[in-house]
Amino acid sequence: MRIVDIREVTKPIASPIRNAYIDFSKMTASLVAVVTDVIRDGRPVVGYGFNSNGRYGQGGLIRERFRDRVLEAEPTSLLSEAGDNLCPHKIWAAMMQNEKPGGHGERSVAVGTIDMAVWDAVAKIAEKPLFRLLAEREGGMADPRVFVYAAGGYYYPGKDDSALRREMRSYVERGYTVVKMKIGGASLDEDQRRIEAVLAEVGDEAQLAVDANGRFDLETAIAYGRMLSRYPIFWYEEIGDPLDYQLQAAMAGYYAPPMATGENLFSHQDARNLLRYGGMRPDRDWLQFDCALSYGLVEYLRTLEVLAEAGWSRRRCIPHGGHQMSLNIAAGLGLGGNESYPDLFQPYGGFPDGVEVKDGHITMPELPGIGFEGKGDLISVMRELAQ
Ligand SMILES: O=C([O-])CC(=O)C(=O)O
Ligand SMILES: [Mg+2]
Repeated sequence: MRIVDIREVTKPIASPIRNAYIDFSKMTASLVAVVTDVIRDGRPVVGYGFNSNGRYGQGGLIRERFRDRVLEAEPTSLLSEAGDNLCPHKIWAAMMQNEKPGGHGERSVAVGTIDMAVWDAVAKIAEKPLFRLLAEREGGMADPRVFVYAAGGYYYPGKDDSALRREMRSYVERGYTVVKMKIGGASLDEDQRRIEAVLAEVGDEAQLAVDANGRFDLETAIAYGRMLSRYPIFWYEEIGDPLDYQLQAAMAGYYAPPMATGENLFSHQDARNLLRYGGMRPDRDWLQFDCALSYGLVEYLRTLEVLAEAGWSRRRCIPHGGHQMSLNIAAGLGLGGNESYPDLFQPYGGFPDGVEVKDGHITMPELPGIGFEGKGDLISVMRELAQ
């Protein structure tokens, strides 16, 4: 049993949307196929992965370093103890040889993308949904019912409050009970008006989270916090720079309701620093580390250990990214839920065809691997890369 090839293609996921920090006019994602020589249903098993939005495709790093380290490793050194499957932990170690610690920049995205494809292959070789395989390995119970919320509410040219209201209304109509919108890309007064418009639209049918995408300095963060305190906000997300733990800690003195952050922390060491120094409150705040951007599930398992050591429940994790990999982790390892972008970043985001949101939850179908084969538009792009 061996990995015979790792293929990468960088695909556009461009759109005219904008958050407080970036626009997505040139956004790309890496799509990766890990091709094995294992035959299931008459075909070689291929695992697929991709990086979530916000970081660009990583074809350069994948082709120059990480792909070859896996392909050049002695194939048996990448197998599980029993020799009956690939071992994601050993493959991860092979990818990360000769990499210094610290400086978790874009390489964490390259590794996270390949790691997703490796886990997809591993679960397909085991002929199980990934979430069931994860629950078995961790000795826990899988729960196929997963909380999901609808992320959107971006700024884009010509979008007025009525368009924003229509967008949020459509999420409520699709079964979501929490919706999220961007703030910090306009003046405080304008954002307050947008927030009031959305709250008037969703009423008591849904709760509203807001996301500043790391834009604010402390003074602005506090001013927004005062404004937001007047409304029932589900969470106040990524308030300041992702690595400014002091700002995050200071906010606890000004803003009592829930806050959320972590999508731009890419390692268990950074997650540990957030929990040590960021003043995050385990009884109400939310952690959004996204495995696809942060060295994959092998590293995310270390992050979950860091959480446990710091006295945090996994239920406080609702990852960024809106991909099926985190849905599997949520269902298999007991996270609090997952993000979803009902109308954005297609075909990569979303759920297998036919999966509907009811009362803010989806139920995972019993598909082998991560479940990409259940999403027609996605699997056809994946199969173009490798059958
Ligand atoms: O706009 C983005 O970069 C995505 C984001 O922050 C989120 O989904 O929380
Ligand atoms: Mg965010």
